[in-house]
Order: sequence, then structure tokens, then C-alpha cells
Amino acid sequence: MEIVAKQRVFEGELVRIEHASKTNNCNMTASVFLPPLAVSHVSSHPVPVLYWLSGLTCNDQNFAQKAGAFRAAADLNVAIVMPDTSPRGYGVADDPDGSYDFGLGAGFYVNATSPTYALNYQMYDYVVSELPALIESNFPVNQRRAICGHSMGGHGALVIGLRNQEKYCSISAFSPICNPTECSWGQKAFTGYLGNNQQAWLEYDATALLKRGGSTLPIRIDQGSEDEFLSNQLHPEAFLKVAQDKDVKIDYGLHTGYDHSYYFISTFIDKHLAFHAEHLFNC
Ligand SMILES: N[C@@H](CCC(=O)N[C@@H](CS)C(=O)NCC(=O)O)C(=O)O
Repeated sequence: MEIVAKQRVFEGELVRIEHASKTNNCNMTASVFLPPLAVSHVSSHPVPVLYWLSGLTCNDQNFAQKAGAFRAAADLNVAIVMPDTSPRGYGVADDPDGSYDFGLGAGFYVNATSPTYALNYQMYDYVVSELPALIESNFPVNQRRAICGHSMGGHGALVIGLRNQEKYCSISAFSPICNPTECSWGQKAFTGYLGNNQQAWLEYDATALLKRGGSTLPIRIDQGSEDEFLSNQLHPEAFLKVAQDKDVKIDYGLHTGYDHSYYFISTFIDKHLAFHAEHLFNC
């Protein structure tokens, strides 16, 4: 692992790392925010970690630059790990059409099985296993983890949290793709990464996973009413209906006037951080 940049922010540090990923068979970049308690110039102390998964077209820097999360994370003594949204670099396959919703910047947090993508697009295993192991052996963090994300990353957070409930203390999402097997973003990604076997798709569909296994973890979802993708891609109503049927409580907020952008995320990120801190320190 190599540290490629380090900056002080809110008495903590934003560290950008690069490492050779065995899971994705390429170099991966990630950003890590360490709160003051974890930074050695104060007095290094292990802190819990929130994993943030970004959406389509993002890399590890969008959240760091636009969400305005670090003041609250510093106050709450929570680290934030921000992985990239796909493998990248020489030889990594991209969408042949170069579209924004598949390939580079759009790994959808699945383990690809189709021949073109399987070598590098193993983002599910990367986020669930390789990245936490790397972070936990290189930074002053403990094994209390939470997971959060936006849009495609909200889908990733719900799927990864629901499938690995023993590994996380809480799950939250902004504007998540809740039922990807039923929307065009998800169908395109799953066809490309997983092939036509729709049984395999269900392992990456939060609504199907909740229906099958329920949740013992606290879940918070926030959604903007003016989100341009709400009616055709996100389908929170499908997820909320299953939650109701299964008696799983979702802390859901529909916020009038907000769109899909980081302005929405920056408005509510402090609430998500407080939600996760409460569970991280009591789990
Ligand atoms: N229509 C957009 C869709 C992509 C989009 O809205 N991406 C969201 C996540 S799904 C995002 O976070 N974009 C990066 C940013 O705002 O910094 C495009 O063509 O780029």
C-alpha cells in the first residue's frame, strides 16, 4: 500500500492510498478520512469506520470534495473509507460504447462472472473483504464497521449490509437503486457483469435480499422528491413495501424539493453520520 496524498482537515487527515488489489487484479485507489483521535499527532486511538460507496461516474474523491462530511466525522470520531466505484487502469475492460452507466466508474459492487469483466470487476469481494482487511491492518481503526452510499453506491451499501449483517453495525443510503433487477441501470449492469441468469441477479438486489432474509441491522434511507431518477431507476417503494411486509423498520425520509446531487447529500450527511455513530459505538 502506498500513500499518494495526505492533507489535514478538521484536525484529522484525508489520506489517499493506492494498492495492488488481488481481488480486482489491478491497482486500486481509495481515500480515507481519519478523525483527530486516530491521527498520531494528537494521540492515535482506534476508531470505528464508515464505508462510503459512491454512485455512477464517481471515483474516491467526489464524496471527499462535495459531501462536507468531515467536520461531523471529526466531531464523532468516525473514520470514513471511500473506495473507487470500479477497477481502472491499463487493460481493464470498459463498456465498448464508453457509456457512463457501465464499466469504468460503474462497477455496481458485484462480482462479475461474464468472461470480459470477471478478471477485474470483483467490487463486491473488494468492498466486503479485501479493503477492510487492508484498512484494518494499516490504520488505527477497530472492527466496528458501518456502510453507506449514494445511488449505485446506495444499492451497494444495502446489498453488502444485508448480505453481511454480522460485519456491520448499521446501513444507510441516499437515493439508492433499491430494486436493480427492475430498472434499466440495473438490468444493463447485471446483464453485462453477470450474464442472462436472472437468479444470479437476485443476489445483488436489495429488495429481493430483504424479502428473503430480512434485516436485524438498523437501516436509514433518504430520498429527494425532485430526484430525476426517482420514478424510473430507484424504486424505494418496492423496498419499503417488502420492509413493511417483513416488519423491518426503515428510517425513511422523503425530502421535498431535493434532487439526486451532492447538494442533497451534503444537506443530510450529518444526520447519517450521527445515525451511524450511535450504532457504531453501541454494537
Ligand atoms: N446523468 C448523469 C448521471 C450520473 C450521476 O448522476 N451520477 C451521480 C451518482 S448516480 C454522481 O454522484 N455524480 C458525480 C457528482 O455529482 O460528483 C451523468 O450522465 O453523468
